[in-house]
This record gives sequence, structure tokens and C-alpha cells, in this order.
Amino acid sequence: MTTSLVELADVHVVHKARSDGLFTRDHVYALTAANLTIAPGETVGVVGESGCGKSTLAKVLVGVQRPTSGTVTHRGADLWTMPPAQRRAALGTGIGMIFQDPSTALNRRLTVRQIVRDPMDVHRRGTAAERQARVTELLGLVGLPKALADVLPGQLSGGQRQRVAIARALALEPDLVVADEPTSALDVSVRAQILNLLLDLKERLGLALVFVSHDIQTVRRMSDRVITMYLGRIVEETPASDVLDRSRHPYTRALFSATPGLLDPIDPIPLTGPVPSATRPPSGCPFRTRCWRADVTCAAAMPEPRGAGGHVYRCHHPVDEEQSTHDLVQEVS
Ligand SMILES: Nc1ncnc2c1ncn2[C@@H]1O[C@H](COP(=O)(O)OP(=O)(O)OP(=O)(O)O)[C@@H](O)[C@H]1O
Repeated sequence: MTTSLVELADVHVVHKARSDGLFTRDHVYALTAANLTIAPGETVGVVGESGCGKSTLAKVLVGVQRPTSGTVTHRGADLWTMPPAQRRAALGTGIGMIFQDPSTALNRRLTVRQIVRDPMDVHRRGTAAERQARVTELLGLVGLPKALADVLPGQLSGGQRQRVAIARALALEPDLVVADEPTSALDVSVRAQILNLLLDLKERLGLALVFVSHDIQTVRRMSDRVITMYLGRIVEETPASDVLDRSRHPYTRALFSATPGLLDPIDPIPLTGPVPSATRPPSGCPFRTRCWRADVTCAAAMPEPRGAGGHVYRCHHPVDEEQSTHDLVQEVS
């Protein structure tokens, strides 16, 4: 019996690089050797700088991005070796996806009712009357008045559009929802409402939630577990309660030290130099070119995963668990 909803094993995604709209001979290493398990009911936050592969990871989890190599297992079945019809059924019903910008993710010519009903139509779920009843139920679940069922997305506010997208993602009762930057296109004033809605739905429906965001304080508050990515690699998985002051990867510490809103503000750990290109990642540990602890070992090989109990990190010179981030700021300067 399997206990995971989705499992990635040694997943790589390599794209052909583009330059001025043309493909070049270079390759972009968008995701490298990713191993990840999503369990029922948990909330997993994914953090990292722009271009580190967060969206690629989200797309692999929901099956819209086929890995270049490695396996993606959904409830114990290998997604990319199953027949296409079975894969479509597995993906369509088991996982809901919420995208960054609801104004582009929703078909402008369909009414709210048609948008929310669409997954049920595609997967032939229930009778016409049952689908109508489910649309009404879903609108209620996401806090939209029934009166909005027959309007077009263009007549809604950004927050209302994202509620429609959430209703659609829930239409087939998935047990996992993947939300890629679900609030970054919204006004600051409605972001908290949408986040609270997601948390509330997760509790009420017992969903697992994978939440990708630049806003790492929100990720920390919402998640059970935080995944840190750097240049296509998962470099650490930390219980969210430990991520600020007990994470072991220098990059996770640096990332979280730089965010405003901490109760006890600290000077951020300074990171120098640019993020290397994903077409030419450094040998060994990808973070070594910006890491104050790096030495020749780090250039020689990517560290093997270490740790246990839901806290796994890949670093040759991990931060001591007891070492405070304040201490690290001193260590760097
Ligand atoms: N279809 C594609 N073709 C070529 N390169 C791509 C493609 N999709 C993504 N990439 C590249 O892969 C890398 C990872 O991209 P991805 O969108 O997953 O990062 P991200 O962390 O989600 O970034 P952001 O936070 O800016 O959305 C980047 O270097 C990106 O430019």
C-alpha cells in the first residue's frame, strides 16, 4: 500500500535554451535530480530565487511537464509509463492546479458557471443536474455569491477570479492542490483573504497543498514543510517550524535572514555575486560560488542528502543546528 500522493525519484528537466526567440545549442537545467514525496494532508512550501526551478517542480508534480528523466509516481503508479487515457484520468481527478494569474488562466469567453463545470464535463462526472448542483456548492465553498455564476471573468475583481480558479481546481475533489504563486498577481489587500481561503479549504477538505511563492514568510506560516531550491536543485527540506533558526543549508539561512517581518529582525546574511546561469551550473554544489563556507570539496561533488526525520539537506559544510542566524551574520562578515 502506498502512503504518498505523488513521489518524484531522480527527476531531471532539461530544456533547449532560447536566445532572442531562437533556440540555441545550450541546455537549461531547470530541475536536477529531484527527489520529493508529498503525503496526504500536508502543506509543502517551495522557496528559492527567481529561475531556480520552482514552477518546473510544480508542473512536474501536476503532470503538465514531462521529465527528461526520472520517475513521477502518482498513488504508486508510474505516471509516464501508464497509457495516456489513464494518465489524463489520474491527473484530471487527483490533482488541482492554481496558477499565478487568474486573468490569463481563465477562459474570458466562458461564464463562471461554465469554467467551474468544465472539469466535470471533460471527465463526464455526474449528470447535468449533479454538475449544476456541484457548481453551486463549489461557489459557496470559495465564498462567491451564486449571483456571479453567469458573469464573465472580465466582470470580476482579481480576488474573485482567483476564487473561481480555486473552485475549478476543486471541482473533481482532488486530494492534492498545487498553487504556483497564487497571490502574486493580486492586490496586497486581497492576498491574505485568498491565502486564508486556501488554508481553510485545506483543513475542511483534508487536502494536501503544494505552495510555491516568492513570499517566503507566507510560505513559512502556511507550510508544514519547506523545500529550498537553488539552481534547479532541492538543497533542503526543513520542517517549517525550524526553517528560520535551525535549517542546516547556508542558502536556506541566507534566504530567510533577508526577509522582513521577523519578530526579532536581524541583519541579512550577505550573499555576493550573481546566481550562475542555469545553462552552465557550477560543478559540485550549485551554491558554492556564492557560499562563504565553500571549499574545494564543494566544487568536486554535489553532497549526498543528509539528515533524518523530515529534515534533509545537501551540504558539505552544514550550519550547526544550534548556531543562530545572528552568529552566521558575524561568520560571514
Ligand atoms: N520552456 C522552457 N524553455 C527554456 N527554458 C525554460 C523553459 N521553462 C523554464 N525554463 C528555464 O528553466 C529555469 C527554471 O524556470 P522556472 O520557471 O521553473 O523557475 P522559477 O523558480 O519558477 O522562476 P520564477 O520564480 O521567476 O517564476 C529558468 O532558467 C527558466 O528560464
